[in-house]
Amino acid sequence: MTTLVLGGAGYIGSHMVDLLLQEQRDVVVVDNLLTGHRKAVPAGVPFYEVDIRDKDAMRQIFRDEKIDQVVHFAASSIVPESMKDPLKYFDNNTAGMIALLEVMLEFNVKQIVFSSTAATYGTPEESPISETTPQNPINPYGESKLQMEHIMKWADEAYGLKWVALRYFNVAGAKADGSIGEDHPVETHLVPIILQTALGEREKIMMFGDDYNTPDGFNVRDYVHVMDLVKAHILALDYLAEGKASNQFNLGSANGYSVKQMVEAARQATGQAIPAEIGPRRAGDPDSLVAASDKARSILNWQPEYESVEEIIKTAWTWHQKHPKGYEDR
Ligand SMILES: NC(=O)c1ccc[n+]([C@@H]2O[C@H](COP(=O)([O-])OP(=O)(O)OC[C@H]3O[C@@H](n4cnc5c(N)ncnc54)[C@H](O)[C@@H]3O)[C@@H](O)[C@H]2O)c1
Ligand SMILES: O=c1ccn([C@@H]2O[C@H](COP(=O)(O)OP(=O)(O)O[C@H]3O[C@H](CO)[C@H](O)[C@H](O)[C@H]3O)[C@@H](O)[C@H]2O)c(=O)[nH]1
Repeated sequence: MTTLVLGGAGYIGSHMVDLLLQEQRDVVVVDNLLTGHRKAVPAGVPFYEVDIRDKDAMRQIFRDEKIDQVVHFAASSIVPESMKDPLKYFDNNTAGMIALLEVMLEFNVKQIVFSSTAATYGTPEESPISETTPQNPINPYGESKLQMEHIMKWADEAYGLKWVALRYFNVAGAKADGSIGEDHPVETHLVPIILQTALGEREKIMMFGDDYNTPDGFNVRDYVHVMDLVKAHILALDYLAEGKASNQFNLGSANGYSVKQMVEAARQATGQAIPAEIGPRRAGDPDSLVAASDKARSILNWQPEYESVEEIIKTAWTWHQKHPKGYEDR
């Protein structure tokens, strides 16, 4: 079985490639390096610097590499950017999915595991959020990911494409040895920003809003370790290989932590002071996003190993200490 990893040079994709290699599976990576890093993919892995919307280049890869299954991480994923430039998101994400499925179907490749997001739920009507909670995105990023889920659904009805959509909550942490980790060219995520502050790369962390409808007034999120997350992708690939029906699963820990609790956890995990200030709310942040992920546990038999945010933060800290300026390729 050969797995094609789209976006394999990115944060989550590079951890997926690492785990596939540990499992001695054949891997091929496509990434246009928009936000990814060539150095995040080991030298021996077939790597194509290609945009997934370039159908001719993608056809050539399917022809040469005999792909069996696809894991699709290649997307734009910055919420505030999507508010300013929605068409970029409908082009890269939604149109990217259409181009990809056209090529996959031409080559009779009919199994795909897809990176969806808690952002498809918008401001959820219930907590914890289950897979049947209504999806009402409140930004173009979440909207594009919901469209991508719908496109796969109709492609299953019409052409028998089998898909698993994994709806991630907040992904954090790094491979335990700190050899790969999170390095987005424009960093917006809480954990790397806190740790860059711990390292002195940033002066302080601004906590966006203390007047939310949560126990301490700060936003609550559900943090999942990147290695646990990619394990669920392996289980989803095997689920599809067994010929099972298309499905969707939330991936989170079922535990919510506020921004303030995360800063405190990082102070414990790093032993650093980490200056923090309270700032205004950031547009588009729901009060609280916490996953019910029992479905992934029962159907995929997913068993996350990292149980506390301190442990998650410690692995990210190892990466940031070893690579204070990330991959240093920009
Ligand atoms: N990080 C999170 O907390 C989180 C949460 C929910 C969902 N996701 C989703 O997971 C996926 C991976 O996220 P990440 O944090 O690793 O992001 P990332 O930006 O590090 O990775 C995305 C990778 O895809 C590549 N890419 C983008 N558009 C492409 C295209 N058209 N053709 C080829 N390559 C392309 C980028 O260069 C990058 O290497 C994304 O689809 C994102 O929407 C992430
Ligand atoms: O400098 C910062 C950065 C973030 N935050 C806060 O920290 C929390 C987490 O913010 P992130 O930007 O790390 O993550 P989001 O919850 O906004 O979004 C992430 O998780 C979502 C699902 O929950 C989507 O999938 C999205 O793609 C992914 O970036 C939010 O309350 C945010 O306001 C701060 O207070 N200060």
